[in-house]
Amino acid sequence: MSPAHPASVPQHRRSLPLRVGTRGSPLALWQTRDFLDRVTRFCPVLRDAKAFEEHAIATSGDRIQDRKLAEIGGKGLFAKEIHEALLDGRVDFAVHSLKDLETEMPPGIVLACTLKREDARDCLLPGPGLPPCDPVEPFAALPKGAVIGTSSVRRQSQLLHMRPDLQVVMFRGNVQTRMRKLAEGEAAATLLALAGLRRLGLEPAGSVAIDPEVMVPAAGQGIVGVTVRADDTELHELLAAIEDPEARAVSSAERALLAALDGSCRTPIGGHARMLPDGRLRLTGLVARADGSFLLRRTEEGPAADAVRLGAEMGRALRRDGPADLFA
Ligand SMILES: NCc1[nH]cc(CCC(=O)O)c1CC(=O)O
Repeated sequence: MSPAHPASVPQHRRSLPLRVGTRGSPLALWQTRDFLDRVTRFCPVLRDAKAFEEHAIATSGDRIQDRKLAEIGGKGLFAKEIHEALLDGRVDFAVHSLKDLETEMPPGIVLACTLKREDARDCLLPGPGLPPCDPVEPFAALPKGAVIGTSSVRRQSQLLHMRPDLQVVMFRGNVQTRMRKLAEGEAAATLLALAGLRRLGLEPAGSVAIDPEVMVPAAGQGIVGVTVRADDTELHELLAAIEDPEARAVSSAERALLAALDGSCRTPIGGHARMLPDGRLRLTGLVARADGSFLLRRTEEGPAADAVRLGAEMGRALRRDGPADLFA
């Protein structure tokens, strides 16, 4: 695609470097560099090594390691301090894993751009004591009663629904920390987003991607989103130009679903959309009880232009058909 209006990003209109906010984890830094690569490919005037400055920002989600995210307030925790830096003018834009970004941006901040999706699937990683996973029956190799490490209520509920005999223990920390815990035998296996593993070059032998119909991924999983101040039209335009329209469409449906359901951040919620060859969207939504005793899944199709309506309607339908206490 040729640049829409490369002339709209002149170096002389604002002072360089542009400061980009990010979490400090290896995955967040990888995603930030990948994003900056895309920007400079689009806008060669920014190819100068000093055009950008990375600001790694520690978030509450990074600091609090001993409790489930759902208990300490959920999503916004990985973004709060980064939003503050953006609003204070300490950074000019910020790079997020979309699945960690709340569905409603704080006043003054907009999600200006969604980048091409990496694989959205969850991945099952067997620990050193287990044989490689079977791609067709990924969970078959887990012995009865095996301990699985995850802190995601979404992964936990779907796993326990299929295999009520399994036990779940909390696994938090960044991708490397969780893989170390697995190597040290804290659990027989763990579940991680394939996108993070791929980006870090850590896809281990014996691990297997799980079909999104078997384990519905989180809304936005595998997509990177970039935020800017709402009044920064110059950066807003630059970022709109490198947006991936398919990532925008699928994530709009998934995030509208999540927004319509977000009664409690402790509720396990899955949302996954894909673009069909005819350009329509196919959206799967899921709500469940954390212990796996209840699980409700729906799939609908609709025009990509109606992504938000498709997601919002499915969210309302899941809320209507699920037990009332799930959304209390
Ligand atoms: N909540 C942590 C988090 N946020 C984004 C990713 C992976 C990358 C992505 O989904 O885009 C991960 C790790 C994981 O869930 O395994």
